[in-house]
Amino acid sequence: MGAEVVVEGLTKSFGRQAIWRDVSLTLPPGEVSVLLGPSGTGKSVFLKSMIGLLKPERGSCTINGVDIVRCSESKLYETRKLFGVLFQDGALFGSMNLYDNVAFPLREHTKKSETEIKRIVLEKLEMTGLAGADKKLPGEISGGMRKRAGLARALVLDPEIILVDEPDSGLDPVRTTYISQLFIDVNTQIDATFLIVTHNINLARTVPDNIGMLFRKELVMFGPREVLLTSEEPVVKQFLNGRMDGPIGMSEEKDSATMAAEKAMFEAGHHAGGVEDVRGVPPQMQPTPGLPERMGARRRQDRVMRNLHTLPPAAQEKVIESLSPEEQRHYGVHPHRLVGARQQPQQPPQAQYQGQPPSQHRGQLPADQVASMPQSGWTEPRARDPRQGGT
Ligand SMILES: Nc1ncnc2c1ncn2[C@@H]1O[C@H](COP(=O)(O)OP(=O)(O)OP(=O)(O)O)[C@@H](O)[C@H]1O
Repeated sequence: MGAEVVVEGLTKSFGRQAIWRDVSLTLPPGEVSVLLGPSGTGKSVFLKSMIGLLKPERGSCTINGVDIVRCSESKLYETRKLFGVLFQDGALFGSMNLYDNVAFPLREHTKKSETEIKRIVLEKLEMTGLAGADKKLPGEISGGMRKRAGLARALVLDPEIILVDEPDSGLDPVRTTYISQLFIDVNTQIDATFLIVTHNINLARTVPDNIGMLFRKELVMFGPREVLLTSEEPVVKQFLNGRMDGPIGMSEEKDSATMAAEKAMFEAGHHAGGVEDVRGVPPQMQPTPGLPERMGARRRQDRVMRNLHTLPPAAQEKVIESLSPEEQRHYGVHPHRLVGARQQPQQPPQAQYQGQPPSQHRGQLPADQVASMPQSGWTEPRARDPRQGGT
């Protein structure tokens, strides 16, 4: 199972420019999470901070008991081996064919024989749909293939955590869906923890188990996908719909005068952009038929059901609707049986979501259903030692 990543109170600035402050979230082991946010909100800076390429001033990022913000260089070196990173363009060496590109980390960081390297490289090329393309140069293949080759290379050291920066950049919508399917399939096969930074709304709505969003130099939300996808927060709704109408402006947050002037313009009939009303929680993408069950999804289901009472009611409803009748019986819940807002939902000790005003809650689970949530299916993630070797 992939490693858990616990980020607490992380704050980063460059000189006097604050990027984000007090970011706290937990990437659950083996689950797929997406980080959204308008351009320039520091998503790439967040990824770089997670692998210790940038040093936040405050806070911690703990992986297998090692805080990579404060640890020694040698610990950082060891902990970095847990990561596989897929950069926007695949970051391939243009003069090397795909085989040598994918073999590169093995030759650099391990003492494996060429026979063993060949076995691993061909396995990862096959896993990413690139069997037979090993002799091609990066310049001879499509952008989608380059990204898949970048993923193959990120997989050769058996990472526990995979960071992906804007996998859709430069790809058409169909190829973006194919690479999304690949992420789900790879997650199924190796059970690594994924964090994907993207602006692609289709991907964000259908791929991850959890979604977070950076805005106004803060993490405005992080939690199960149903929380953000049912959120009434103006910034979330505007982002999902890609409209000009809302708090996100041309470069960052709009000031109140701009907001008021634009509001008048839109009320007078000016097109705010966006062609459809994106709302709701579509079904999540599943592993390609023939692959085994995705264990991250199984663990997430138990985790979310254990904490269901801490979620906003609209999110609770969508979680319950996503369960099969057997699963609803197993967890002792029923769709469409949320009661009115007579009781306030219990607040989690450390809320992993924010921003749902109580007035927008449509109801909550009856107390008897909350009480029947099983605790037994949940396994607390166990810390494990960083690996000593390079494999
Ligand atoms: N090494 C650096 N030194 C100084 N400023 C930096 C550095 N790296 C990033 N920044 C600044 O941090 C801010 C956030 O950049 P970042 O690339 O993380 O945003 P992003 O959310 O990933 O944007 P996009 O969605 O456009 O890729 C930007 O203003 C950028 O100029």
